[in-house]
Amino acid sequence: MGTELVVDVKNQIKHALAEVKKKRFENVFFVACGGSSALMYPGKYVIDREAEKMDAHLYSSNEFIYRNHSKLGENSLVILCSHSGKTPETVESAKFAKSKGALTVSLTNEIGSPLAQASDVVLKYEWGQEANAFTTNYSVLYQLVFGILKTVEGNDKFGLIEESLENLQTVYEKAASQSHEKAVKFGQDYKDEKIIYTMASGANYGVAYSYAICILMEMQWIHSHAIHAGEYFHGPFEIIDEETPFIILLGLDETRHLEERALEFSKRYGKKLVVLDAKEFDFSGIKEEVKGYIAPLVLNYVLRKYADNLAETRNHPLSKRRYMWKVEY
Ligand SMILES: O=P(O)(O)OC[C@H]1O[C@](O)(CO)[C@@H](O)[C@@H]1O
Repeated sequence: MGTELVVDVKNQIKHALAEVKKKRFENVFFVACGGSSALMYPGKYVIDREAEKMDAHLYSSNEFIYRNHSKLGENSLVILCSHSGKTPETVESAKFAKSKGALTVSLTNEIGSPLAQASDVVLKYEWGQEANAFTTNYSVLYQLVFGILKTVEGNDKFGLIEESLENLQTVYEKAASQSHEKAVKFGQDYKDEKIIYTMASGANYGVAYSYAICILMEMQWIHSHAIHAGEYFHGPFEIIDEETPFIILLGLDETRHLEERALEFSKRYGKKLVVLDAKEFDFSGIKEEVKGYIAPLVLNYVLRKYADNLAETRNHPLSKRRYMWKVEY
């Protein structure tokens, strides 16, 4: 890698896995809110596909506490994420999980934050344009998840994912430059839309989810809803027409057929379709066995460029809020 790595991810993961090795885990809970929650979706997908014994569960932080899952206990590993490390319900979730005897491992950008203090193990990730993909949130989460699979069950894909993640920055840069014109056009063509839906399935669903709730609703105040491609034919497809915009993601995982089927139907009745297909990107350096898991990361990276352009043409910065962090909630 060309860039110097600020965060020593490999050492952090080594330390986390040493803690994991001390106990016998039967289940993994992914717990977070908003964008940090969306990040966890592909992590659960990986465990669902790869684990022979461990179960994976994913909850929004407050629900995690109030639902009080009957399987949460001494044999649980709870992975939390909060970018700021301050989201109160996520901090409370860490304390709650600990009180149940679970091991808590938190991902955050803020090492001294309340979440970091409340957790058994803390993994700091890098953020922003300058950060190398290997040190960012998705990469750290995947190294942790594949590391847990290796440590607990002897799964052999840890080396493959690590090597692939080391090559991810180049994949990102090529995909972003290849998509540059499309991203600019998206900003121009969709700047006046009042609603934009997003759709995906499998490992990619979390990307559609965060785009709907964080990028479009939170950061652009555009109505949106994330539709699971498998659910499309069970209600949402009634809404498609020539005027209604849909962002449709196609990944490389086992559920791609669902996304393709939804796209085919949408093409028959819709006109405003923004399609991002991971097959069109150059995945050189990514191991064949993990391409399906890496696709959402690349789609997410490219979609962020689409968001930058939309924010610019709408003259509505992605940082603009009216309620979040401003009023009580
Ligand atoms: O717990 P975190 O990751 O700091 O999240 C705080 C906020 O950031 C977002 O993920 C994106 O702004 C929101 O959805 C969330 O409320």
